[in-house]
Amino acid sequence: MVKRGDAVLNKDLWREALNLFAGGVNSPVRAAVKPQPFYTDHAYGPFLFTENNKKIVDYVLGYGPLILGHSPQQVKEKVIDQINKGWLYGTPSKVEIKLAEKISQHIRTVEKIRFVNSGTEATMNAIRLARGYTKREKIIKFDGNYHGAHDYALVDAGSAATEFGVPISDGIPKDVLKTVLLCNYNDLDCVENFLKKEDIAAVILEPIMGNMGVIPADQDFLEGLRELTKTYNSLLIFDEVITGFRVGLEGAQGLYEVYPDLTTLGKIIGGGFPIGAIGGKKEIIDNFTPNGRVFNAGTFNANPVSMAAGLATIEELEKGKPYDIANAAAREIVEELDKIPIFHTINSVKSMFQIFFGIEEVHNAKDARNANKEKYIEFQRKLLDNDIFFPPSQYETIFTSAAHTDEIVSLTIERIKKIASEIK
Ligand SMILES: Cc1ncc(COP(=O)(O)O)c(C=O)c1O
Ligand SMILES: N[C@H](C=O)CCC(=O)O
Repeated sequence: MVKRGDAVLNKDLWREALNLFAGGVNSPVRAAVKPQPFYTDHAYGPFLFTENNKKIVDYVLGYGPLILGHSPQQVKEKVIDQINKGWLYGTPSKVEIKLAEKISQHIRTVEKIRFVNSGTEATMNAIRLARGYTKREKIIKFDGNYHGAHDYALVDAGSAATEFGVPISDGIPKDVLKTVLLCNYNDLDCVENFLKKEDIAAVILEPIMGNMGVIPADQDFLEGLRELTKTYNSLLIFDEVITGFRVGLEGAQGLYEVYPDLTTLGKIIGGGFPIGAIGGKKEIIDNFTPNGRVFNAGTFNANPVSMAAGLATIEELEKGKPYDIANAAAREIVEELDKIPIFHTINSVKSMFQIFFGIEEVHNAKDARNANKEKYIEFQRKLLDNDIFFPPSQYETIFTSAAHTDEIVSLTIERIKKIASEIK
């Protein structure tokens, strides 16, 4: 890749950032890039172009939303059209209807929807809605599942919460923690025991974990959860903030053919702009204000720019080709990694994968924590030195996009092979 300019610029920015922001960043995982984060000036297709003039192939993709790659023309045009028409109305707009219709056309469990501004808001409101609807207080979540940065989700959370050693955040009232019960992923017995004993409003999970690396649920596990939650009158919430429109138009629920009561969405449905959504059965979603008594509101809810970008993104995905390219890119890289003995376990689903060193099977968060994360980081840093950006944490997902063409994949594989020979 082209290398120009000097490194001083990044260092200066980082020094200033450390004075301005806790840990120098505004979302912790960004500080996991060592020895310091690089600063992006612009991005296009599969590339990030840094402030000190490096061109880096990006497999982080904004932590998932950018399934079409950076600044795709079709999305850009729709966003510019929308900006020309204004970007915040404080009234409903047609584009929110169109995006809602599009989502519910593909995700059959989404009969009605509420748009919010992040995945965090989506899961926070989904949990509140489940509590309001069932008139119960407790929820079950799974070790290592990440549902964003609110009080009810930061209990043995994955992603940066695990990376930075705060799986349970300080500042959460003890009484809140008591309402969140924890099970291991893929462990149905634990769930049944809690459901039998407690008044559980909902079971919430990532149907494919993407925040401890990639860990797919067992088919039996999801089917069992569906059955058990029905039996005990609890709601089943699939957190598809990552998987929604990434593993296919119908999300993970379409892939497994297991259908939840509520689905949380984010990332891809905003085409790279801030978004979150809670979708589900009419009778449940209708409990949100102003119809019902579960409060949700937001100045920026359903903001027209995110709506337009999300709609344009889904319209592109409907053509099928973007999925073909993104999935083929991941498949080809995984196939090559599989041939190299140092990469012990590679979990993958469609355009998501992660590598685990020193462990033969990764089935839950405990397994992921037992992997040799130092080795992953050594590999990730060497790759970055070679202008390929994989996530800076074992507990994130490597993503591919429709911009990861054969040429980019070949280049990536070539560099991986070179680096693999340097890792003991
Ligand atoms: C599965 C899942 N749920 C929720 C969230 C929270 O989304 P956001 O970062 O948009 O608040 C994330 C990612 O951050 C996620 O991966
Ligand atoms: N794993 C997180 C979401 O998926 C990564 C995004 C972040 O925390 O900044």
